[in-house]
Amino acid sequence: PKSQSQLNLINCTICIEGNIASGKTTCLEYFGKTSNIEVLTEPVSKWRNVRGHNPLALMYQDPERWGITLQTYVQLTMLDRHMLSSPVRMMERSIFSAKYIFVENLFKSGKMPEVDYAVLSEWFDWLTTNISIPVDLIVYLQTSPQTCHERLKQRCREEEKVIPLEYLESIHQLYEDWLIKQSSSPLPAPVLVIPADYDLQKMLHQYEESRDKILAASNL
Ligand SMILES: Nc1ncnc2c1ncn2[C@@H]1O[C@H](COP(=O)(O)OP(=O)(O)O)[C@@H](O)[C@H]1O
Ligand SMILES: O=c1ccn([C@H]2C[C@H](O)[C@@H](COP(=O)(O)O)O2)c(=O)[nH]1
Repeated sequence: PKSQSQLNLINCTICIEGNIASGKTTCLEYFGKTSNIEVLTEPVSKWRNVRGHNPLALMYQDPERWGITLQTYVQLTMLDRHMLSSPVRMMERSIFSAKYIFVENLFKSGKMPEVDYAVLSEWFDWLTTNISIPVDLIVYLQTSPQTCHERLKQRCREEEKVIPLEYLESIHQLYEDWLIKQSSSPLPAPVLVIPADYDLQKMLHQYEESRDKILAASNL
């Protein structure tokens, strides 16, 4: 027979959100190793290779031209992630942050034509109106843009070498407005904030301390 805590975890989706290189994958790997949760990392490898093309690299090279191409594919692949059926899963980002953070950033910075933004928004509104995409908890790894810049350089993903600190500052501000001020876009779930500027050891300690709150998500 299942224990109460196992019963509580049925059909629960936890999304790990945060700036680029804030430590989301590292957090997911930790919970993947230390619990029975199914972990779904972001489909970045797909964004770097769709039938031999690299829309992530194209977007960083020329956002005005390729932003919509990348974000259309991100939206599809994130929807696919949300549709995978597993009782308890922790996923990296969401279809919501793709729209509320990255599409919004391209548009607000003048790097996405209004017509591209309108088409993406129509797609997003249709999908979220007609398809149930439940999220039970958002875990926000809150970092300073400077920390992410350091970690980004250390990770050294080829496509991301062109990312300046200002880009991370814009993404940071959008995350803060969405998840802390709660003033920009709708929240699909309650938010648990984990300060994430600390070294790896301290972060693992933070994750341990938050484990019960995270795993109780389906009770919220
Ligand atoms: N707490 C930490 N302190 C220092 N470096 C970290 C920490 N967490 C992750 N890193 C490193 O920073 C880089 C980005 O981390 P990652 O987990 O890939 O972030 P994300 O998935 O959010 O982009 C990786 O090289 C990772 O090893
Ligand atoms: O909607 C999105 C989501 C992500 N990206 C970019 C940002 C980064 O370069 C990668 C994802 O990296 P993480 O290290 O997992 O943050 O993809 C985007 O442009 N649009």
